[in-house]
Amino acid sequence: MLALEHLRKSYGTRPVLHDVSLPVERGEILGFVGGNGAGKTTSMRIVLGVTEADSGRVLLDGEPVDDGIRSRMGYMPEERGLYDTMRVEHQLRFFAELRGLTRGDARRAAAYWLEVLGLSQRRQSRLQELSLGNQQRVQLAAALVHAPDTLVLDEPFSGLDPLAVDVMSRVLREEADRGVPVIFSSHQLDLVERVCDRVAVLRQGSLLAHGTVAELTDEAQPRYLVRSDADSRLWSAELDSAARDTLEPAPDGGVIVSLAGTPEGPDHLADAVRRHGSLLELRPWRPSLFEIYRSVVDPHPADQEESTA
Ligand SMILES: Nc1ncnc2c1ncn2[C@@H]1O[C@H](COP(=O)(O)OP(=O)(O)OP(=O)(O)O)[C@@H](O)[C@H]1O
Repeated sequence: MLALEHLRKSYGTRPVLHDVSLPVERGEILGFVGGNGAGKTTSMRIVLGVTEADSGRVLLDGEPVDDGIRSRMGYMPEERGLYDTMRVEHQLRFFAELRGLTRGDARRAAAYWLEVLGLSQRRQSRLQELSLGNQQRVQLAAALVHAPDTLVLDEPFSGLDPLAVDVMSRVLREEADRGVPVIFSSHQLDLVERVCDRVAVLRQGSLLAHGTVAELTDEAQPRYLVRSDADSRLWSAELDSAARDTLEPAPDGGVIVSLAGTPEGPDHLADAVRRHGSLLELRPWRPSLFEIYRSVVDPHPADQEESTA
């Protein structure tokens, strides 16, 4: 397990991480989300030893992460870090040998990842001749070429076309399946929801939430989707006022209503709707990761200095 424990960091007098603790199990993909400036890159840089924490520590399987452990990590830094004029295959072989592979193993590993990531045709191109998305694929190949035992990826999906996203997602899952803890940051919440086992939400340097999407859904607040040809103002007037105040339109039509804090259950809701028209659909409403994110991060939007997400 990769464990970030009580990380604190300030730049000058400005605190940017407040006691961030986060476990990433082996075999798990963790999505790291948060608005611009929330502290995702800083946290990952601390894991990689590029930035030093003021306090706290990072452990892999209980061992403090040192240069030896870091040399077995695969990473994709925000500022990337490949050589623009070096040919793609040469670049991958270079990184593999740097990480301790023999010349033959490095050649085989480079060829393998070029094939998996759809770059075989471009292996003799210089990096700068590739599109940004293909450069991104080379970045991922460079992170993977030495069979790392941990993956730390800063926005690996940004700028990728849909097929590359698919390939990247599959590769991350395969890496997790061989026991690698995978942590990546992203602003693409639909993708995070699809790819990740767990999600961590950071806001202004504090961890606000961590868990599976199902765990982050507030189970104590049962919400229901109602589709009906009846006017929602009529049937909602028959509900407890606490429920009436929660009515909101569902993204694909219908109305979402919460019965939390009311003595009413779904049967009462169904009866109220039917008294005014046909009930077409009534089912528990599971929010998307975006909605969960918004409800976690948005309560104090005015406080967010840099967030745009
Ligand atoms: N080298 C630095 N010197 C001073 N402040 C910094 C430095 N690096 C980061 N910061 C500040 O630390 C805070 C966290 O930045 P960080 O890059 O970790 O956020 P992030 O969550 O990765 O954001 P984004 O989604 O925009 O990439 C920001 O307020 C940023 O301005």
